[in-house]
Amino acid sequence: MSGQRVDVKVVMLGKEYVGKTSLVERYVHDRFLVGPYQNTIGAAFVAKVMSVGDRTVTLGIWGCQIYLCGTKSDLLEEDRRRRRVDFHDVQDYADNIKAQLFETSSKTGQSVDELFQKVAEDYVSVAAFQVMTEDKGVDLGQKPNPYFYSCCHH
Ligand SMILES: Nc1nc2c(ncn2[C@@H]2O[C@H](COP(=O)(O)OP(=O)(O)OP(=O)(O)O)[C@@H](O)[C@H]2O)c(=O)[nH]1
Repeated sequence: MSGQRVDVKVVMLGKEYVGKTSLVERYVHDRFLVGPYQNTIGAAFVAKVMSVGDRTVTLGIWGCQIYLCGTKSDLLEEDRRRRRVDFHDVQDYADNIKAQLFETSSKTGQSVDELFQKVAEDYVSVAAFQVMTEDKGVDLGQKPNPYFYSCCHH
């Protein structure tokens, strides 16, 4: 694989306002945008049209490593009671779905590099990225994919 150009698609999934855009901004531009919150319209992922029985299904496609990411961890430094999701519950859930768990702050940069570094490392360590093909078919019973939650109350 060395020397070969590699393209990886990462899909940011999560409820609105949890901080997906900010996480990308922090990682890509090393900045935290202040100002009024603006909802991101649309999503970036690849869609595939396939057949299930006599139905045509359009399926969003992403690689299937799961990274569970709690956001806004800086708010916990101010007040531990702002934690909305119990860490042990999240850890159990992560273990259950075989996801890797990170708690990040786009404000301070905490664990942001580590998250994306791990994504890249995992990719490199896997011989071939799992890409769905028509030949292979798709397991529609698969677990959900990369997931973001906000660990804090506002
Ligand atoms: N304190 C704190 N606030 C954050 C952090 N990350 C994001 N925010 C704030 O949370 C709000 C939502 O952040 P966005 O990054 O726009 O959230 P999003 O998940 O992309 O939202 P949608 O576009 O609706 O999907 C903004 O007001 C951010 O300033 C963080 O790490 N710490």
